[in-house]
Amino acid sequence: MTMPQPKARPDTDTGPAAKIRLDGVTKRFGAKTVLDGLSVAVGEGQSLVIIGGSGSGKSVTLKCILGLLRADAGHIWVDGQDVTTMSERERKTMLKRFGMLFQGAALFDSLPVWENVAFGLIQGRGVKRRDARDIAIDKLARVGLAADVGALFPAELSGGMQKRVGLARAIATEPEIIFFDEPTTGLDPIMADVINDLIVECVRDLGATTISITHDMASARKIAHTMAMIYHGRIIWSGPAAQIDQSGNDYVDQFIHGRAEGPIRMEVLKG
Ligand SMILES: Nc1ncnc2c1ncn2[C@@H]1O[C@H](COP(=O)(O)OP(=O)(O)OP(=O)(O)O)[C@@H](O)[C@H]1O
Repeated sequence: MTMPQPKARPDTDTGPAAKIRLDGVTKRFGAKTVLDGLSVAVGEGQSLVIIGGSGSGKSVTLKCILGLLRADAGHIWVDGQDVTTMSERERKTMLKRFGMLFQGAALFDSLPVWENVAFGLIQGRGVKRRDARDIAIDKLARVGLAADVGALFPAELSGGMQKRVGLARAIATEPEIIFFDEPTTGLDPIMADVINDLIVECVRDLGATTISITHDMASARKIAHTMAMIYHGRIIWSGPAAQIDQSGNDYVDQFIHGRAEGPIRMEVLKG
């Protein structure tokens, strides 16, 4: 199969296969600059984890890529197509290639589990309900849930099961790109590790490109090929996940070890 050639390709430092690239992205809310010339890239089939403190702009970064927020400056390339200049119609088409696992799973309470999983297939792809149901049951099995779970409602599930359902939904349309927003928040460490393993397996099976945001370093270490740390609206370190312990950056060191003492504390006290 020949891959479609991107319309335009900015210079890259991670090679020509960058699937998503942010270049000097700035986002302000009133007088507050949240993203301040942020640049980062993720290669095709790679998993990027963005780490950073609360309020550092991780969610805003994802929302800018999805076009839910409009960047004030800079460019965001998805397969060489610039999201910042896309029409609404082009953006909607682009989003069909994305899957998302939201914080807290964000399931529709009024729909049975199978319909939650099948939602994007029925609404987005026009798949017939019966076929969509079969696919949903298949995806539930992929994340270790039996077919009869499909008939239950989200409120009847534990937090860990809800995350599995959220993951089944994220992979249901077999997307090229998946975003994981705090995938392990609220889970006990063992269930978190089960979810991390499932994420790694499902993403590998699909060959998807992923961006995840998390505070959970155990999760980041498990799912990332590359990591990037955001601080004051910029990426202050990025590199292979295996090298994060040798970043040589005091801010990164403090964050990954969760130390109260260090340069970040000084900023917190000042703020
Ligand atoms: N729509 C908005 N309007 C105004 N300010 C916003 C908006 N969205 C985000 N912000 C601000 O931008 C900053 C970054 O928020 P963001 O949600 O990206 O942080 P985060 O790194 O994801 O934090 P956390 O880890 O706590 O979820 C915060 O100060 C937040 O208040």
